[in-house]
Amino acid sequence: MKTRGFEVVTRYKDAGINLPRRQTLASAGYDIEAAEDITIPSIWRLDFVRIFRLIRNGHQLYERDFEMADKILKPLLVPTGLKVYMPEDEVLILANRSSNTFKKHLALPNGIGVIDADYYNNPNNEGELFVQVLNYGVCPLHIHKGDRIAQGIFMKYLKTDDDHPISRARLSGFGSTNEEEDD
Ligand SMILES: O=c1ccn([C@H]2C[C@H](O)[C@@H](COP(=O)(O)OP(=O)(O)OP(=O)(O)O)O2)c(=O)[nH]1
Ligand SMILES: [Mg+2]
Repeated sequence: MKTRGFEVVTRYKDAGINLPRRQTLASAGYDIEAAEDITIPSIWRLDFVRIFRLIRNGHQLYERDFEMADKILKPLLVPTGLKVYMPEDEVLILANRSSNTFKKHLALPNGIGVIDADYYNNPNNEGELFVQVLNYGVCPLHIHKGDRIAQGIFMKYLKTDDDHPISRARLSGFGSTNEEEDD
C-alpha cells in the first residue's frame, strides 16, 4: 500500500535518476539530486554591475536595462526528474541544504518550496519537482547530475475551522492557480 514516496517522471525514466534518500539515522530531509548538469550564472554578471554603475553615475536607465536586470534576477529551475506522492493532508517542504549557502553561494530565492500532494501526476508536467535557485556568488556555479541540491521533508499541514471546501483539481504549478477563475 503506497503512502508517501518519490518516483521518477517519464521523461527521465532511462536517465539513471536516484530516488532521494536520508543520509543518517535521524535526518529529516530526503536529499534530492539534480537530474542534469547545469550551470547557474552569477547574479553579479558584468552587465548587472554595469547597471549599478549607470545608476551610481546618475545615468538615464532605459527599459532594456531594467528588463536585463529582471532577467538576471529570475531564478533558474533545476530539474530533479522526480515526482512525489503523499496523503492529501501532507506537504513536502523543499528546503536548501546548509552546505549550499555555506560552500556554494546557492540560494533558494523562494525560501522553501511547498510541494502540494495534488501536484503529483498533474496533467501539465506529471508533477515534476523543480528547485528554484540563484547563485549569489561572483563565479558561475557548475552543478553536476547527481549533486544533492535540496532536501525534502514530509509534514502534516493543518486547516482552519472555516476552511473553504474546494474540489478544484490542480492543473500545474508555479502560479497555475493565478490564471484559473475562482469557483
Ligand atoms: O520550489 C518549488 C515550489 C513549487 N513547486 C511546484 C510544486 C507545487 O505544488 C506547485 C505550486 O507551488 P506553490 O503553491 O508554492 O506556487 P504558486 O505560485 O502558489 O503556484 P500555484 O498557483 O500553481 O499553486 O509548484 C516546485 O516544483 N518547486
Ligand atoms: Mg499555490
